[in-house]
Amino acid sequence: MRLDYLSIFPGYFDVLGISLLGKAAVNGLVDVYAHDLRDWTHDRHRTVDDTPCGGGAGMVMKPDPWGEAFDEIIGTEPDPSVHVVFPSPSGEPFTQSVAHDLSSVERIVFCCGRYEGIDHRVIDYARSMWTVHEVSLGDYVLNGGEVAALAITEAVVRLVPGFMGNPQSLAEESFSAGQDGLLEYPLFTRPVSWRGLDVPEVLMSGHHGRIAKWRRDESIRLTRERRPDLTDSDVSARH
Ligand SMILES: Oc1ccccc1-c1ccno1
Repeated sequence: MRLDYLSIFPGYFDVLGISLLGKAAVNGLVDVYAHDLRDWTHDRHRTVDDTPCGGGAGMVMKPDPWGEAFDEIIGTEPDPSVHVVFPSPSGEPFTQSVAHDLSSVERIVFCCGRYEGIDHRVIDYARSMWTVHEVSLGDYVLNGGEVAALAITEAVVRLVPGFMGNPQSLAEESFSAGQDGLLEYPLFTRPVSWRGLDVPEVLMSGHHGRIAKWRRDESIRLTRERRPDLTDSDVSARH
């Protein structure tokens, strides 16, 4: 998997050389390339923004640098196998399902907007050429797309076959198919008693059936309490 990042702050992506993502890069599972959008400007100030047409506060990212960067980094021919991700507060929700879908693609290009956003024609052009995902991490506002791109990267790359040492652990995580899309149950380890707080007895019983039922019940309880939006009527009935 090749990952490209287009940003006016490419240094954000230096962190991808650390920990598990660094290991994936070393193992050849992912190749990471960060690009400075200003490298595709031609004026002395390396300008990437301008005032919004129609008025309004702030500045908008000009289309020209993006187009020239696309030409050089991706190419000038349409290729639906290239996935271009625009993190955006107005995007569709980024979910574990979207992460799973992206984990099987060969190439992802992250376009990190700043200021008030990117000229919409950049997104429209990208849609005419590649497979585009405008995605939001949640209902809040960041200063730019870089942090969102890092979060999406981690969610996607950890699902790439061969990345996680123990793929079984993926099956038991929140939102995973193995969990029926429910939240993960509470986790415990030794010591059995800690500051007057004990591990639930059932987890020390060695009775696998009871342990499995306790974990399922806890997942259902937590999901109903914290994320009723994840428990549709069918899921509730099944639970
Ligand atoms: O708030 C943003 C600004 C730029 C790019 C992305 C975001 C965002 C907010 C939530 N998810 O993505």
